[in-house]
Amino acid sequence: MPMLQDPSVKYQRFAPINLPQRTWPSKVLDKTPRWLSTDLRDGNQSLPDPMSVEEKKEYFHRLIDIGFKEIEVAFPAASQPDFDFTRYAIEHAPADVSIQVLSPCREELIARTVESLRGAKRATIHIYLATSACFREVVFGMTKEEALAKAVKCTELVRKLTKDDPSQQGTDWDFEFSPETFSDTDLDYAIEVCEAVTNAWNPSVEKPIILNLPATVEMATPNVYADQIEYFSTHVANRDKICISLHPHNDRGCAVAAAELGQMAGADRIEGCLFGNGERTGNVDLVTLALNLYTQGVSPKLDFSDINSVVQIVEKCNKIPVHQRAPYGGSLVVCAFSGSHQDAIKKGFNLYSKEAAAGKKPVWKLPYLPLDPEDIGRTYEAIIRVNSQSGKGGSAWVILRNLELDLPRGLQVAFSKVVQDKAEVKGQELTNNELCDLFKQEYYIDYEDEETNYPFKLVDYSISTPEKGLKQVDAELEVDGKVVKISGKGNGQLSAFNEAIRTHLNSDIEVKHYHEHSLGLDSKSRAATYIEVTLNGGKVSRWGVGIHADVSQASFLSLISILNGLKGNGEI
Ligand SMILES: CC(=O)SCCNC(=O)CCNC(=O)[C@H](O)C(C)(C)COP(=O)(O)OP(=O)(O)OC[C@H]1O[C@@H](n2cnc3c(N)ncnc32)[C@H](O)[C@@H]1OP(=O)(O)O
Ligand SMILES: CC(C)C(=O)C(=O)O
Repeated sequence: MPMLQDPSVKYQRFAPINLPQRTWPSKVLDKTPRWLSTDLRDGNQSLPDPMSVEEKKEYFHRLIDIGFKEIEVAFPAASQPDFDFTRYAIEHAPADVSIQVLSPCREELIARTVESLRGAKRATIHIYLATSACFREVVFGMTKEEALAKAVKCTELVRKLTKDDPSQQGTDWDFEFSPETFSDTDLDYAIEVCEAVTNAWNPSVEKPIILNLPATVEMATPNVYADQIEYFSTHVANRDKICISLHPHNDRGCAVAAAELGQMAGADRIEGCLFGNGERTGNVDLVTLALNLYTQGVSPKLDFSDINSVVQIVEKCNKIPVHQRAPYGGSLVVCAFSGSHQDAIKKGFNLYSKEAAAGKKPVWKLPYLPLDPEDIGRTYEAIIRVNSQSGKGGSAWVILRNLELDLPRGLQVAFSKVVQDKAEVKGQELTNNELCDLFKQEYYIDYEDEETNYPFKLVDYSISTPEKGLKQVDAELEVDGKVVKISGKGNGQLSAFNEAIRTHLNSDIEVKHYHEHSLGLDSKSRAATYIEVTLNGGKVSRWGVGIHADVSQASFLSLISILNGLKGNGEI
């Protein structure tokens, strides 16, 4: 069947909310909401292969380590393993963590659900009942009045079995009610049901009822959800005795936006899952919400400082990979392959590190990186990766991070051509090791003083001063296995050595640029030198690199590096 030419014959636009005095658009997110993780309930119920008890335990402890204080652990009436896991959770939860469980509005299931929590220090019973016309009519065949009466009856039952039961006084009880598919429910009716449920529970300012307003199915743009939340929050009675919770699903891909705008519209609490697992397109992603807050300077009070290990546990237990582009946690989200991005990031890092080294506390303002990857335990090494879309800055970054060589701009340009050719031939990303090996090969570097078979080798040399202002270098080179003696004079050591080579090769080789810096800070530090020469009447230009504990020797080695390159290309 083709898609419809006119989809309006089948699909209706969601009716907007009439809220001309809305205030949420001018609010900002400046406080941390109460978080509820429903990974082990809504997340788990949506998995093709639900978590084993062992996996649930591992996940549960990780949620506690991250800092969740409210965790929905199961639907205990659904199965014996869910019941048993609830028992495990209440036995192992720290005193400040509330264990939440879910039950439908069915009396026999509520009784079993309450039973699963017996002896808990802190517990939240969560019941739900569909209030939207579609669900009431299609799923339950209930009128508005019948649904309201059922919600009240079940709330009264929960109350009788929990906070009103003398044998249950050892538990600090909370109660949550969800008018299911709130996002598609007539707002005044949702308020009517929630007010009746609130009266049945009888909350206080100190111990508010949790009214959860789920976008069970995301029906419209996030501003519409925000209007619904503001309308509810400003029209419901006893607002000070109510904690408004949001439970956004991601059917239209806007759950994060809906949760954020919903908080601006008055919500106090957010329910969701790590990396957005959950029914269909998932629940709202709590990692994104938390780190979005963090990058606005507000502590989320959830700790993702080792995000890679969180990804690992989520992937292992859900048996679903976290997408490579998932905000914050995806393996590619702090990587740049393209040249202009790499260049900007490299410049940003340089400036940031300079300011930090100068003792300033710089504000994080890096091109393309909204969050310092180090804050979530991601290494800088992974940020810049090189393929055929990359430019000089990317390769230079990799060489700097891995070999500590801070290449001068001209050498960056020269090496990036070599990298480009290699990347095009490979047709894939070059790994850091491949890139470093390519650099060492291209510039014939004895990086670790390894035994090498390069055609030119510096065997020995001596430097003398035959007269004031003049240097003489006498050197022994090994050229294709044979030792040759060369000698030259100049106004410096490098020009003397260059003169010796010019004479030996009968070449017009001329040093154009020279750069040096030290490698390492301790007594074993070495010098890195970079030389650009021209030859053949200035028509050919080449870069060479030399590394040695002695800076003069390092500079001679950069010339030797150039000779090896010329020889390798058959140019001498
Ligand atoms: C939006 C959400 O995520 S809600 C949570 C959903 N999670 C789950 O369903 C996971 C656990 N569920 C289960 O194990 C089972 O569905 C059980 C134990 C709850 C019920 O199983 P069964 O009795 O076999 O019912 P079944 O699953 O086929 O159908 C659901 C029944 O509950 C009713 N129901 C659905 N939601 C609710 C509710 N909130 N309150 C009361 N009854 C409800 C349906 O109308 C249907 O009733 P019917 O059989 O009279 O038509
Ligand atoms: C039980 C409720 C909160 C739910 O999971 C939903 O509406 O999606």
